[in-house]
Amino acid sequence: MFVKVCGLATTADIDVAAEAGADAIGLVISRTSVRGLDWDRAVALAAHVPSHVRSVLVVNDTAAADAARAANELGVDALQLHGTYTRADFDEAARTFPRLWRATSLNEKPDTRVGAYGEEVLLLDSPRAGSGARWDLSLLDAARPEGAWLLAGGLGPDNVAEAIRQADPWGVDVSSGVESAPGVKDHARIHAFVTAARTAAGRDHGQPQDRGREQDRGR
Ligand SMILES: O=C(O)c1ccccc1NCC(=O)[C@H](O)[C@H](O)COP(=O)(O)O
Repeated sequence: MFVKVCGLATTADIDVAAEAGADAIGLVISRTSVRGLDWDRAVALAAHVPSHVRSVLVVNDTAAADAARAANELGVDALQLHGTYTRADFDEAARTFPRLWRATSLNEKPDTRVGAYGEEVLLLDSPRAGSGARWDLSLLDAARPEGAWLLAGGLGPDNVAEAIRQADPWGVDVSSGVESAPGVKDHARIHAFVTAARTAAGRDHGQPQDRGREQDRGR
């Protein structure tokens, strides 16, 4: 079970996520998010992420080409284009930075094939990213992706196990559910979330490039 903790704001948040065993952390650059980092802080935080943890730049209101340049400059491992980016946006970003993650909501009736836009990971979220809102997981019954897809939206230490049982994702992603206040990460909750996700999954995780092999193994 791949675990990403998103919206980190301090080096201590990164240290705790890494110590807890998170596979990836998200750094948000957004004018509309309480978790939006200014450039200098994003540079400092990206440089602080240990090499065994994937760093993901998350954007929702930056032009794809600009976001790709920013991902290169930050030296992150992946760029999560979150929301209304088109296939053309992905193609444009990929020319500069190919390691793309696509985040969308089933409400948008997206293409749920992992890789449909050239992405290595697909993230299915609530329609309001980073809001802590849950969504109807039964929608997955008609549109469950295969491969490297992350479940997000209103997850937390207390509900992630049940969500994993219902959705059977390749990984999970959390932000609000491990906070004590909007934008303020709660370190004990980060530990509790990673532990709960791993315990529920009862198996080790893969990496995005392993997704074919994961499927071969029947996960
Ligand atoms: O977290 C944000 O504030 C955010 C803002 C704009 C675009 C994306 C954002 N977050 C992306 C994530 O991957 C979140 O972890 C995901 O939306 C789940 O959030 P939550 O429901 O708060 O756990």
